[in-house]
Amino acid sequence: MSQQVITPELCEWITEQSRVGHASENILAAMLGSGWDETIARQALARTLGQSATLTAPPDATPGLPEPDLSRFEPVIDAGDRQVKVVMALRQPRVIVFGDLLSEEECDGIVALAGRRLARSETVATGAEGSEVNAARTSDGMFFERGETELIQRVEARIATLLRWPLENGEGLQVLRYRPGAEYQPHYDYFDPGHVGTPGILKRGGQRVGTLVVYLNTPVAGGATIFPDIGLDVAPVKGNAVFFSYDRPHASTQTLHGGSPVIEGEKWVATKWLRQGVFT
Ligand SMILES: O=C(O)CCC(=O)C(=O)O
Ligand SMILES: [Fe+2]
Repeated sequence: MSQQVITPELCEWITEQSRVGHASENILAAMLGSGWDETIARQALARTLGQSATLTAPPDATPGLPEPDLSRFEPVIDAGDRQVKVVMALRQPRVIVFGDLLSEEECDGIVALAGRRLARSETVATGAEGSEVNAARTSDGMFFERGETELIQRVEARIATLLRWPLENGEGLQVLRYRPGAEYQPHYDYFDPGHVGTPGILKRGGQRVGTLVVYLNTPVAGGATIFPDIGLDVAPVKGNAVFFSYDRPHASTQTLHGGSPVIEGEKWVATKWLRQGVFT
């Protein structure tokens, strides 16, 4: 059999499939279906979409992506123990703003629990395994264990029902507090396939595929969650949340986002990151 060649035309076709929203696994399946050798197909995907596209999902990966049921686009979604409002939904990239996901009391309860445990936020270090203080992120933060208290359990179960994604695939809730001037510069939430620490991180449930940022208070001014690639600013409003998903750890997902500087007052958020498989 003659050696298959990765032509510029093939790369263009892959780019186009990705641009119109096909997940890399589906593009791979189409290539295999039309006779491409799997190794060559994966190489072509990696070359075109980045290393990321070739990372294999963990064996326990949940198929698809977290996604609420918007099939009838009802103004409220039944999230088990609470009716959650749908404020707006963008299809590409997938970004949904929810209203009233948490009650005022639930927000205050999480802030009170977290406030005691705040330490300067750490983010994934660049170039080495472990964490380090990151200058791009001037907030303070802490992580809850999954199911740590009755309140945390209730909120996690609600999120799992709303986004139709297993509770076990969620990381522990992270709480951030931003004071005036604090921000979280634009970043992606998936783990960069190029970092040396990433393979180790991926052992605990695979890649992140979705993010839900819940606003625990309403800052006086500033602090919007921004999506620079698509020009979207989401107002932080107590009890509301912004959700976005990404099917591959690549910039083509257009999920670049950040927390713009708080101008007045404080901003508190709780972030739930969703993994492909069970987060251990
Ligand atoms: O504070 C925000 O609005 C964004 C938070 C965020 O990007 C994150 O927690 O990953
Ligand atoms: Fe983020």
